[in-house]
Amino acid sequence: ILGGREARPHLRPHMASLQLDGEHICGGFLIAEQWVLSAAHCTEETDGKLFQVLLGAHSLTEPEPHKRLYRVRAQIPHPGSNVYNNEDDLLLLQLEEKAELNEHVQVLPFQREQRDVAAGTVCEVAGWGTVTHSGRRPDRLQQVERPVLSRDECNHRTRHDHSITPNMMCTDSRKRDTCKGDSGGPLVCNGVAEAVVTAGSRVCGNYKKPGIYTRIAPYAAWIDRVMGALSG
Ligand SMILES: NCc1cccc(NC(=O)c2cccc3[nH]c(C(N)=O)cc23)c1
Repeated sequence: ILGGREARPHLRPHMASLQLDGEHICGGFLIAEQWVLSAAHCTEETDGKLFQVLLGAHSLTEPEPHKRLYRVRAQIPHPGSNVYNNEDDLLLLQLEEKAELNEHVQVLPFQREQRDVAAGTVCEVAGWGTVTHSGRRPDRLQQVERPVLSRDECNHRTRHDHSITPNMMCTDSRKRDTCKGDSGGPLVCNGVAEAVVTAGSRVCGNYKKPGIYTRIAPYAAWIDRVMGALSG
């Protein structure tokens, strides 16, 4: 997160850190006791290895009550996700067991209504992604508020040049923005997860390249189908 600040500890008990060999790779969030939603692009450099999912954390390194690392039973990228664009950039992770819910570990409901978030709505995004252009990684969860940019604005040829589909949405990226390692985290508007951070053009903090997110409502049926098929 560029231009944000340290989050109030444990005010986002849905937040997950997707890790490989103890290293934070991507964000994610708990959508059910045994399921985390993240971004498919997060598996690009994992060489087929399964993530481990850290829940209940504020600091990535300090011991904290209720902080727990879960193994993953299955990782299901959306079938439409690919390495060439940001389409269908969602990843479902089934934990080896149900997460133990408490005041530091909670499920976050996601938007199921198909209506766009109004441009100008101020939403918030949190993550352990880089906090400087030189790539400094924070130990503690960061957050930032960002206004939603209309799809038309975002699709302007000097911005994302008509690559933003109805299944995506954008936020203003002037100075304050998501960055490397924030992918997979939720964009929360009025307490509901509306979308998932995608790396998009991989640029951070440049107002010409607004932050891009995968809207969740268009994928509610896929999410329910996968969770239902692999339950039990
Ligand atoms: N704001 C949009 C946004 C949201 C989430 C992730 C990112 N970016 C990256 O995942 C990324 C990946 C690889 C090299 C990179 N270098 C940089 C950089 N130096 O800015 C970013 C990256 C950008």
